[in-house]
Amino acid sequence: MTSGVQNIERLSECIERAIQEHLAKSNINIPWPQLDGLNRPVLRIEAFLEDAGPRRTARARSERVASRTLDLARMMTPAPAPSLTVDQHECKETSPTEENSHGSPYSSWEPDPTEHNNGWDRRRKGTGGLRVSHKQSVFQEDLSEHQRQMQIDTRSFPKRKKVASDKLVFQPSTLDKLIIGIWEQVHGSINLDPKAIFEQFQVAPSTGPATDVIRQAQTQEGTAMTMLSTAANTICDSFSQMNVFCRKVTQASRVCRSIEMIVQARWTELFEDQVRYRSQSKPEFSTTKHRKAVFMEACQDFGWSEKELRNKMAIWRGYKEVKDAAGWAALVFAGMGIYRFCKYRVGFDKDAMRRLKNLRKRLEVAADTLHPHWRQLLAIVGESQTLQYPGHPHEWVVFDDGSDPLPLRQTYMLHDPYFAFEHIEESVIDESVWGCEDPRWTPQSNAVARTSGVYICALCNEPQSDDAQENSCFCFPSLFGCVKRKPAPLQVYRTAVGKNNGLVALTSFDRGIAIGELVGLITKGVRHLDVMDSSTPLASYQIWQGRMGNYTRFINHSCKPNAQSSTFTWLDTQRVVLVSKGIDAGAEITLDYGDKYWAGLDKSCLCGESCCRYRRDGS
Ligand SMILES: C[S@@+](CC[C@H](N)C(=O)[O-])C[C@H]1O[C@@H](n2cnc3c(N)ncnc32)[C@H](O)[C@@H]1O
Repeated sequence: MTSGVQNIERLSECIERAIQEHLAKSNINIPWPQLDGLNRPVLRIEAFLEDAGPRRTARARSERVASRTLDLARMMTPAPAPSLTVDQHECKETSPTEENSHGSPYSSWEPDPTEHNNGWDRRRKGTGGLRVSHKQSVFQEDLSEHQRQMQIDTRSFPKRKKVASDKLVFQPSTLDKLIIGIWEQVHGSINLDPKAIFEQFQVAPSTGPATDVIRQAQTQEGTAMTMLSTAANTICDSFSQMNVFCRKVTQASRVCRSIEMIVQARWTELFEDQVRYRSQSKPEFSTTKHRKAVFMEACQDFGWSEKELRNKMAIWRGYKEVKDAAGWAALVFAGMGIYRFCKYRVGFDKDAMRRLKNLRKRLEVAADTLHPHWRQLLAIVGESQTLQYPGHPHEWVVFDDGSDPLPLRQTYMLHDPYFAFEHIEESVIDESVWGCEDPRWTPQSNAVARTSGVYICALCNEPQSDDAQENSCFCFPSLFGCVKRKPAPLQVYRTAVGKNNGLVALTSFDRGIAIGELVGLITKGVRHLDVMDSSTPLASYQIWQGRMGNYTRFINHSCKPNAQSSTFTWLDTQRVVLVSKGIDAGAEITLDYGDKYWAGLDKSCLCGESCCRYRRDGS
């Protein structure tokens, strides 16, 4: 079967060569009136294997087995100057420096975008002749032609296993663990919509005042226990049902934990208010005395010993201090780390509080955009439920120093008053270039897989599928093969050194882990704009993220990057993924754009690395 596939490949190459040779030999005016309407003509050749048997009308079109695109624009003879013969013209074309001397940065046969269609039409209409371009073999590569075109790293993926380092490795502090735990929770799939949770448990939705919500929350554990025991008897035969049930219970108890912490932090505030109130109304007694009286009253109400309440209060006071610094979101999304941090108070100092304070707005951006219902829980403690940062998580640019986040658009207004950016999950094919084709299509080399309709991963040799039950390829499980991509734990932030925005990692990314897929407009021929070049054996294409894309659009260059771009084929479609080379929480995520990006570019690299290759004099 492999030889069958190779034969088809050879056949399509043969067809391509034959057409190219024919055009080259004839060098004639091909009377194709259709060319007149095209700005950038391409000749697409496709091969289908079809049954030409007797039942022709009922026949369905078979699968495409090969696809080739010949760029006619590149093969077109430019309009000759009146005094030149065809031969002389060819000589002139081979001198790009002469072209440049006219001040145009564009090659002779590619349209100058500033001329729009007119300039192009003039050139094309002037000849009508087609010939094979010998550009690649005759021209010296002009690097400035590639400026701002990022290249995919051709080295293999960073290996997953971390090489043992002889460097001194600092263990994360309790505060680090707390902060990372919060970021993990915010970016996890936890559902903090109390209404949805309560409805799932058939408890009346929370429409009443805060006390109702507390009552509902308190009944959750009881309800969950009853349901759990029933479930154990009745639905154990169904693993998936049990999964669903277990998820509901976990989410409900997670909501209860969040409620518990915010109520305890608020109780601490009310306790202090009560002491103050009594001191003011009966100033003849000392504050210590009043505090003792309030404390004893609470012991009685809780039914706890003094020691018990004192221990609990110490932790609850910690919750309140974390809340005062990092806001309610920190409490709602805190994992178990917060208990440890508040109980042992290791590193619980002014510096820790300053760090938490700087995180406050950033946490709110993440919580508001990823869990728009989270603020409903705050009704319990009488806080506002109004979202401060609605919309997409990357619609907000956050600041390291805790300043107010800015809407993304606002950060570009100075340079581009028409700035617009659409956040997309999957790439969009530029139909004006590719029609209904996807240039990322990469046919399987494995003939058996190809005929049986199975997609085999070229890396791990396992079957790929979007159906979790069928998929066995776990090369990049956070991106491909899962039911839904989770939000990546990173934020768009304002860099300190003049690179405008950048991407900051909120948690660590181990070496070999995918950070994201570069998605954008799949196009071709973009020049002098930031673009990622890529190609399959069948086509070259570009990913342009200027107007649409995802967070990978904000990744800056570094001469010592901590991420790398690599191609990966998923379901016969090539993807460009950003793979970690080992990234610490809090670090800027960077990529090496490559020499071609910087070639001829009047820009200085601001990566600040001692090994920087593109720093210009004076910077
Ligand atoms: C793909 S964008 C990255 C996001 C960009 N910083 C922004 O705010 O939109 C690439 C642009 O970022 C800037 N940039 C990225 N890395 C840089 C570096 N090391 N030095 C200087 N500018 C850089 C350049 O302006 C470049 O054109």
